[in-house]
Amino acid sequence: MTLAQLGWNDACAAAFAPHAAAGAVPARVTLELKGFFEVTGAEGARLGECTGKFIHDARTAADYPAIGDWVAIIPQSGDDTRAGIHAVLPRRTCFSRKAAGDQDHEQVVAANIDIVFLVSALDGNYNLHRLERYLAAAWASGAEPVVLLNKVDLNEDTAGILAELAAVCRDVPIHVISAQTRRGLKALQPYLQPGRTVALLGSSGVGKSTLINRLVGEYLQDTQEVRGPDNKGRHTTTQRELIVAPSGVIVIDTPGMRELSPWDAAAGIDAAFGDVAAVAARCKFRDCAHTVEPGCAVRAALADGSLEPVRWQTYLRMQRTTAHEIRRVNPDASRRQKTDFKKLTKALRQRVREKSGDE
Ligand SMILES: Nc1nc2c(ncn2[C@@H]2O[C@H](COP(=O)(O)OP(=O)(O)OP(=O)(O)O)[C@@H](O)[C@H]2O)c(=O)[nH]1
Ligand SMILES: [Zn+2]
Repeated sequence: MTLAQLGWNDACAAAFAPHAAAGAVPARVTLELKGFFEVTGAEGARLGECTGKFIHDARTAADYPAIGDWVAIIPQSGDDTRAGIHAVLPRRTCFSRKAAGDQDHEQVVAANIDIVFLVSALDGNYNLHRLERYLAAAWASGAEPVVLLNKVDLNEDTAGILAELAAVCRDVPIHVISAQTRRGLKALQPYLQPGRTVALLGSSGVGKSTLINRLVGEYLQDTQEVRGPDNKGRHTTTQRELIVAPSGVIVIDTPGMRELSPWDAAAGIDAAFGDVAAVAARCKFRDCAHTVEPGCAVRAALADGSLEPVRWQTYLRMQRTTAHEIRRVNPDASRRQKTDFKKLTKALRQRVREKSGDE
C-alpha cells in the first residue's frame, strides 16, 4: 500500500518534513485499541506505541493519536512488527467528544475525515433536530457534510422532508437513497475518490453498515458477517476501522464514530455557530431573550441583514433540542460492547503479523 492510497498528500508531506529530518517515517492510524495502535505506512502495518517522551509531553487526551491520524513513527530495531509513535501531525479535520468548555476532556474520535455522510432513514426514524445536531458536529469537525436519506424503498413520500431540510442544510448536498436496493448510490460516486477519507454518522439502524458494504464492495469479505442472537447480520467494527476500498476511497468505521451521539455535538455547536454566539454576546443585557430588550444586538443584526434569520432560528432550535436531548439516557452507550482487552490485543498482533507476512 502506498502512502497516497492511505490519503497522504502535499500538505501531509510539508507537515512531516521536520520529522523526516529526525529519521521518522509517516504512517496512518488504521486501528486503535486502548493505547495501542495499528499504524500503516508504505512498509505495511505495525503495532505502534507512543514513546515515553510522547507521553511525557502530551498535555491532554486530545494530544494522543486517534483513528485516521497521521503519525511519525520510528520502526523498532530488531522487531519488524513494532514501532514507536513520536508525533501526531496536525489534524486537518477532527471529530471529538467533550464536556462543554472542558478542553482537557476532549477525546478525539477520528481525524482527517474529508467527507461525512449524515445518514437518516426515511422509515419513521427521520428526525430533523437530530440531523441538525449531526450537522453541527460535522461543521465543527471541518469535514464536508453530505446528507443521506436512506430506505427510500420504504417511504417514497420525500417532498415534505426535502423542503424542510433545504432550510437547515443550506449548501449541504442531500441525496435520497436505498442502500438495500442500491437506488441513488451512483450519485455518491463523486465523493468516493481515491485517497479521500469518508465516514458515516447516524443513529443505530439507519443503514450505515449496509451502506459501507456497498461503498467498499467485495473488500468486506474480510469483515465478518456474524449472526447475533436476534439473527441480524452485523459486521464487527472492532477489527477494521480504516478501510481502503478497491475504488480507492478510504472509509473510517470506528466504534467511536458509531457511539458519537447527536448530543456529543453540543460542544460543537458553539464552534459551528461562533458568529451567532458572538453577535448574541454583544447584547446589552447578559440574560437578553432577544425579544423586546433594549440594546439587543441580535435583533439589530437581523434587522440590518448581517445575521440571516434561518441561521438564527437554527441556532436557537439546536440549543433547545440539545438541552432537551442531553437529559435523555444515551441509548447507544448501553449497547457499547465490553472490550475484551487481552483478546483484542492478541488479535491485533496476529493481524499485524499476518499483514507483514503478506508484504
Ligand atoms: N428497506 C431497507 N432496509 C435497509 C436499507 N438499508 C439498511 N436496511 C436495513 O436496516 C437494518 C439496519 O441496517 P444497518 O446497516 O445494520 O444499520 P446501522 O446504521 O449500521 O446500525 P448500527 O450498526 O446499529 O449502527 C438492517 O436490517 C438493514 O438490512 C434500505 O435502504 N432499505
Ligand atoms: Zn439580545
